Amino acid sequence: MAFVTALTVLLAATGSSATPFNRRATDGLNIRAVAAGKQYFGSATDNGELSNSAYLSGLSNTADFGQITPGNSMKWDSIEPSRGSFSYSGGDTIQQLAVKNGQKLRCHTLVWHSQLPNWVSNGGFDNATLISVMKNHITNEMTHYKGKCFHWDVVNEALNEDGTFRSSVFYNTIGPAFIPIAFATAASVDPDAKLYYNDYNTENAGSKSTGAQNIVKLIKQYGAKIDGVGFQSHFIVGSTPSQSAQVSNMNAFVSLGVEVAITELDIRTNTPATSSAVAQQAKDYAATIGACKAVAKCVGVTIWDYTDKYSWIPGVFSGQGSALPWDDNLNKKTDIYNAILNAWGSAPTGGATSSAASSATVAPPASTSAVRSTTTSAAPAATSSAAGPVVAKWGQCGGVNWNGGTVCESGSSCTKFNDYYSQCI
Ligand SMILES: O[C@@H]1[C@@H](O)[C@H](O[C@@H]2CO[C@@H](O[C@@H]3CO[C@@H](O)[C@H](O)[C@H]3O)[C@H](O)[C@H]2O)OC[C@H]1O
Repeated sequence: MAFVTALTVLLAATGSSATPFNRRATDGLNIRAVAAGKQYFGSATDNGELSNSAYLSGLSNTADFGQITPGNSMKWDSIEPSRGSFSYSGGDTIQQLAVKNGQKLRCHTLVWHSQLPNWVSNGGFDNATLISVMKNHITNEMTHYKGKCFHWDVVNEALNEDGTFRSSVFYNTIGPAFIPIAFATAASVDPDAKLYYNDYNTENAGSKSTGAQNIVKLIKQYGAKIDGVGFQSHFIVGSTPSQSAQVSNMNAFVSLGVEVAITELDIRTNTPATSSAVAQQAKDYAATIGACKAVAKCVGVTIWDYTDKYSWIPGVFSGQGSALPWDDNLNKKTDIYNAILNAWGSAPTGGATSSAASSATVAPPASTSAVRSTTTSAAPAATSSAAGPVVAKWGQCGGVNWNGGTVCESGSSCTKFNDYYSQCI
């Protein structure tokens, strides 16, 4: 006992973020998030990083991280690098880690213009064939991970900054219908997974946020299911939207009948970070966490990896970085870490008040591994017709190349969709 106490004190004194093997962690980022009524605080990760045992230990600490997201290994170029050839080893490693740790798994991402293999982006497929390729990809991947992903980012980044649709092989070939088709396909494969649209620069009111709200409406008009909208939140120190701006923006989405989540949070600055930048960064993190805390339908926050050592920022934004709560040496940045902790609110007292608190060092049985949310999302809008065949008002296919498994083909001259024949007349 004396040894245990001494070890605990030693670790606390050295500032180690590791949890001793026989000490139950009673506080952490995830514990505070759950105490604030959220489902998780989580981190992205990637396969190469997992061979770093210190990193893995930090990632596996469920006091801090109740959810993990694969940063790359579930993307199209990793999963289906050539047509019909599926490779799940990288994704499986992260999925199995989540099971081992008793963490939720956010799965990212099915349909995205980036990290898309050449055979898709330059395949020259016609409308019907690309729809079939996209459906096949979604169906195969989601079947493989059925019951294991509590969230899926179904479509990622479909918008330009002005809120119009981004040029991509999916949009250019299929039209806007690629989005509801993707969601309808996803819902048919794993009806229990929460299906998300995910984008950046949508965290504030403006054209792009309005465009994302229109995507929610579009999916619902089609009669397909969308459960949530993810705000990536790749912010810049000093330019992070205020807490109130983020709250009011989130509420605009919630009023459409979806939940929301902060899915890829990092807040970058010029490197090396100055002390004033760090002070501002702590405020920016607090504003963002505070926004999620204030919106009941904001289910959780994911940081886009937890340490600067493995952040994607320096590789993409030259001269910038220092965006995460742990530094290059895996040391906690106390100011940032505490800002997040405090923004969630106080620590649970009087023993475990949440599942996260009670299981911080012990993984639950495998049967709870997928850790589905027990919170139900708002009922879909009354106009949604999720049940039955997917036939919508949108069937009037004059304006768009409607197809979705029905038949309004590109270039069709039909103006009306006939439900009975499921074709344009
Ligand atoms: O060489 C590549 C390397 O460039 C690639 O980097 C990843 C790029 O995607 C990053 O995640 C995205 C960041 O923000 C949003 O736009 C997206 O939703 C995210 O998916 C990821 O963190 C980087 O690692 O990785 C694979 C290498 O082969």
